[in-house]
Amino acid sequence: MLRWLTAGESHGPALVGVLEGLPAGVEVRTQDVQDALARRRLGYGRGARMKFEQDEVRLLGGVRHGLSQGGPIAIEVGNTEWPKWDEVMSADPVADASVLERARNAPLTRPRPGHADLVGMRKYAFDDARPVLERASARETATRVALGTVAARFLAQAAGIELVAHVVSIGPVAVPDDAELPSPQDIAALDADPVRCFHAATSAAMVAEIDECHQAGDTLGGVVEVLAYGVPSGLGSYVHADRRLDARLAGALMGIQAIKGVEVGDGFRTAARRGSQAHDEIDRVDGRVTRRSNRAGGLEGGMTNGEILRVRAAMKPISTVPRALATIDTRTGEPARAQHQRSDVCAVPPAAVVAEAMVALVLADALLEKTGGDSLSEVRRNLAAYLEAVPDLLR
Ligand SMILES: Cc1cc2nc3c(=O)[nH]c(=O)nc-3n(C[C@H](O)[C@H](O)[C@H](O)COP(=O)(O)O)c2cc1C
Ligand SMILES: C=C(O[C@@H]1CC(C(=O)O)=C[C@@H](OP(=O)(O)O)[C@H]1O)C(=O)O
Repeated sequence: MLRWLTAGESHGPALVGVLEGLPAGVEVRTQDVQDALARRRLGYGRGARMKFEQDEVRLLGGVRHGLSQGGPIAIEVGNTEWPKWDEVMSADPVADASVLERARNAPLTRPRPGHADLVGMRKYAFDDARPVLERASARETATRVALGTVAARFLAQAAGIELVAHVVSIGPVAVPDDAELPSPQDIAALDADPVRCFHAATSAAMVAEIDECHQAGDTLGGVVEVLAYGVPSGLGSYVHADRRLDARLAGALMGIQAIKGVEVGDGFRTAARRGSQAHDEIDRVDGRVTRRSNRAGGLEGGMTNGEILRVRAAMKPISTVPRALATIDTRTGEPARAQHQRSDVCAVPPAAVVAEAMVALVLADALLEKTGGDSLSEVRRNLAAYLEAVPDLLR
């Protein structure tokens, strides 16, 4: 079983992630994590913070000389913004109480509709939204991407599984349904695209939409898609609800800040079709079982079926709207405009990178569940033995 946890606040000194259950012998380098975090920082429409903050990565435990050791892997992602926030976010009480009078420390009492502020204050008994937004913030997804990178390294080395994440819509601008899917060879092109979109004309229209929205003082959401190539058939199970891989992927994707919908394969579009147009007919070509389409997105009965795994996640527009929305001031109960200092206009491209990390973590867990194994070589042996035992007529 693969387990993970993250800790840390958006403006604290660092975020920390721990991944437990990874076999020994997986090649992982600090640079792998650094590269993945650099990809998470890309994306047209992000706010000022992404321009000046660096992600400082340290592998604190579980990796020696570039190889996982079988123990928990701990990764620190330092917030380089921290020096500006050391008083506001000090773990210990600040000696000089007058610093709390300064502007940056002022209590946040105008909760943003759509963010966690109001309910978080109510639930945790705060009279200031600061502690709520510090932990609710998607800054935390930097640690998920760090842990997901390790999971992805494992998937590639154990089973040759490769993941690709791209943006399929921003606001009303969407990639055509019949557009070509990006493959692992296209990752550099996706990284180079301002909105991580594989369809050039749509990408340009997305950038224009972000510009227009920015000028209007507004924000945007969109839809991302994660593809997994080379996934062996038989991960997950139909035997119980919580073992269904589609349910586990949906839960993991919904756990990302601002994700409000998940689609497996053609998902909601399938609901509008007749059965004859909704499923993937089975054939036998050159002695191998094949499919005539992949509408199911590589998942049937809660299990991978050997086709490309394809899942989508819908992100709502950023809730810190520059043309601030109506709220109340929680000190007085009087009408007010929601707090706004700075924010992303659109964070759909980084959300794709985060979604990829979440899929990597779920798939790594499912692969280990199928194969067991304490070392990479044992996982490979067990996987090969399972695949070898599949009868010829089912292959
Ligand atoms: C990569 C990423 C960046 C985000 N950036 C912002 C932001 O700059 N401002 C903001 O208000 N929300 C941002 N969000 C969304 C909030 O974190 C999220 O809406 C909030 O935590 C409330 O959770 P909910 O939307 O899931 O209900 C971002 C989300 C992601 C995934
Ligand atoms: C810092 C990141 O995203 C942040 C996510 C976020 C939110 O409310 O979720 C709000 C913004 O934070 P700030 O108000 O400090 O600028 C984003 O910049 C990041 O992704 O690394």
